[in-house]
Amino acid sequence: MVKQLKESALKQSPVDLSKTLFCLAASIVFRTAFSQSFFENKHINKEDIEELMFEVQKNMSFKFSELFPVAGLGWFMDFLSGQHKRLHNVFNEVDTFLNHIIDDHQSKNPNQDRPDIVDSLLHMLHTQEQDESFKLTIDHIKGISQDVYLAGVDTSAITMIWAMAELVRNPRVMKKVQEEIQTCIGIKQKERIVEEDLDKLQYLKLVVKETLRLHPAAPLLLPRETMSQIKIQGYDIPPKTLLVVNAWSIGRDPKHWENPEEFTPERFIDSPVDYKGNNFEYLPFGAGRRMCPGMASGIATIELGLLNLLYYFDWRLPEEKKDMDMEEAGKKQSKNTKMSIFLCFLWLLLLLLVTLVFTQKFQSSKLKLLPGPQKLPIIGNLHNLEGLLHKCLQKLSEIHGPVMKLHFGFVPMVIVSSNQAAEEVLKTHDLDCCSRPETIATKKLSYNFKDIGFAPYGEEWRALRKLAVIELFSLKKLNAFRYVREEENDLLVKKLSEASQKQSPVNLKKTLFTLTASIVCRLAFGQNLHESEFIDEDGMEELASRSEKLQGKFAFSNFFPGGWIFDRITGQSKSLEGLFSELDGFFNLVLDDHLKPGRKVLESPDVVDVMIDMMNKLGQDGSFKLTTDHIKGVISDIFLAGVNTSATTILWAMTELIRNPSVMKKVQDEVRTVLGEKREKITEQDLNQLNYFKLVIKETFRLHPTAPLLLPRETMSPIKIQGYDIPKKTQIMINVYAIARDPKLWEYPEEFKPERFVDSIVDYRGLNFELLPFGSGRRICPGMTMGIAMVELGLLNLLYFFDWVLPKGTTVKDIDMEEEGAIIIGKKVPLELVPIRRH
Ligand code: HEM
Repeated sequence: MVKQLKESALKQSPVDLSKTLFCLAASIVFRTAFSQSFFENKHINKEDIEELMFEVQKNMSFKFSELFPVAGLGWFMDFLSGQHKRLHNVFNEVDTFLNHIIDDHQSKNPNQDRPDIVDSLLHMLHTQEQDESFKLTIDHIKGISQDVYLAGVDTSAITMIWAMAELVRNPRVMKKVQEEIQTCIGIKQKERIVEEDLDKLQYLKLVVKETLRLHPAAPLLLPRETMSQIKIQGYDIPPKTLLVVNAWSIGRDPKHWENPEEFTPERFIDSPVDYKGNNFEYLPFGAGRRMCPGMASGIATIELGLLNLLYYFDWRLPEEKKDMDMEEAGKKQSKNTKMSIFLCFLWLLLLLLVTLVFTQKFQSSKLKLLPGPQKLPIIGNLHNLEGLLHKCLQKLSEIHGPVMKLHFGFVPMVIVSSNQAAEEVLKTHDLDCCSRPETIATKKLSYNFKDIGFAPYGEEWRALRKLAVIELFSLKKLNAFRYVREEENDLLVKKLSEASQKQSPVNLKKTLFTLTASIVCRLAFGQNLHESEFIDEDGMEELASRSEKLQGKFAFSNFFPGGWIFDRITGQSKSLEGLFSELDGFFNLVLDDHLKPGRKVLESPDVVDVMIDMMNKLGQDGSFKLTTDHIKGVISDIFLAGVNTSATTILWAMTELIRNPSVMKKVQDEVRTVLGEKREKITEQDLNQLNYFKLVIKETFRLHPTAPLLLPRETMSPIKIQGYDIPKKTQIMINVYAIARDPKLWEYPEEFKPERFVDSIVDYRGLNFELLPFGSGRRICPGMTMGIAMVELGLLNLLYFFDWVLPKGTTVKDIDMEEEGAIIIGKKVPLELVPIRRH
């Protein structure tokens, strides 16, 4: 190097010191590692080697595939940016070069006196024991050779370049270090500098130290990866986390270094701080197990290189250059990195857009989205819902189809209005649609879903429903309470006979409510409504109608996030609390009465007796445990679902019959013919032979299903209805009212014509999806047989014993058919008729 520089000095031409020092370091490493002259090596192109090393380093640093290991994105970016190709090329070049080196070494005898690194490694390879656990291979030799050459050349060259740059920028230091050299080695030029000369050069060593502080060749060391969970400064760092130590910024930290940006080798005078990995404010070679093993060799190369440069030559900038550009090459790289990251995000964005467009296309082609009226922000389709819900939804379905979606505020609701779609929900996907949505009112009134009607699908609901079907709603139970129904009907006939004598109009709504409420109260609570000390007929009716209204009433909290605030303001929450405590008070009285010591359980125990008995038995073996809340939940169901539904059905039947005198005549003729004249009493046995009468009831259920939208269901998994995709947790309403009036299924659907069922197999027990007054599937009304029994016997008594006329001054045209209600839809205007006792 000195020889070459002397030639340039003679010509006074500027020297590219970077290149010169790179060649110096490369020559030293080539000779110590491979015993090959860097300048005369026939396997490498000297001009290209620096480029090649830069490529190798670049390939070792930043790769998208490592930073973006998502869905092959990084791999693809590397592929696009040519990184894969470059890596492949660089590997091939390096591998070819190392193969040549190893071939050369294997083809001749090693230098016994001065074996190079490859000689030593090949010797180890050939002499290693067969059973050695670690096996050295040719690939190991290539790997180590590459380490030496990659880590040894550039690092030393770069440090020398920075040292020279700082010295030229700091003439005072340059002067001082050169004076030291001259003093120690002598003014008379030595032919050759040797490493022993370094021993006396203290200030030169401080210059190297200061250079390594300001310009560590590997500013971020080499990244480490944690192998287990560790804590750093109290922060938890999981295993397999990349750790980067910024030796560059630590070496410039003003907390440790005075005027850290200045090149002041004197700072190390009398300082114990060294670069050997023991002082963590100064880590140019790293520290610990992974510290640079070539440190001594690197320092030797740097110190000797610098000494030569400073001993033989003075240095100045070329004429035209005023300032030294101290920009780091790494900065250039960092700009590239930023650009690459920017490109990567651009790519991600593009990918996202393409995915979105693709998904939308895919969805619209694959997913069949539900039709429905245009929704508005926040309120959804609430503005489309005017009047009674089932009627309004019927009209909307005529426009948007039998399966449509509406938004009740924030809650999507699927409305089904055809028998085929209803069959898919209630039969094909019965289990998927077997849950119920939770609302504030149903939660409260069902004792936190400890009931049958409103509990979401689950083990508890299944156990309770099974128990109820077997123990409370079975045929045996139905027959056991037949006497109650018959006795209560006799009482009804007695009361109506009295009204008949007076020829005064009767409010049939009230009368029928009393009938069904008395039956339900006796068989469910063991309470005779006419004698009860807890509740009277009026109190009962009032409580039932308030409960039903509140359950079906629009509550903000069910459809809007934070809607409870509005429910508070509107008083809805207060009404619910008030109603609940009234109902709970009533149920508590009933329970206490049943739990009284010494209470005599009748031959036919009521629902509460049966459930208390089960409460004491169940759960002891770890099975489903019945609690008093379950008992209250079930009696609340029976009270709310059993009373109004049956009374309303009889009332609608009477309304239609009075509006349709020919049907009234026909049915009464049948009843009286079959039962015979002048019977004192009728029983359920008498119902068996009445065909037309049963058609009248069927037609009533068709035109006036008491729960026209059933009870809402909620999907438990994604389903397809009529080809439309319905996601999990969507509420579904089946508009059985609309289906039962669908002109495609029924001729003259608005007319009351029981004859339509003559010779028809269509029934209302959940198997024919065009007629579903009790619903269908797993959630079908469990009280159906009891309900039908109450309706049939009640109507039969009215028709057998009495003729019915409108109050004086009114005609059929005056009968108001308007409906009202929330879940159970009844007749708004009471039906007043005058009973005329036949015998
Ligand atoms: C004419 C009389 C009745 C009619 C029209 C009727 C109608 C209905 C309807 C439409 C459902 C909803 C079915 C579904 O969502 O698919 C239902 C459920 C229910 N009904 Fe009835 N019902 C009547 C009488 C009764 C009686 C007398 C009781 C009890 C004594 C009762 C107890 C229940 C219960 C507990 C449920 C909830 C079932 C569940 O979710 O699993 N119903 N009823």
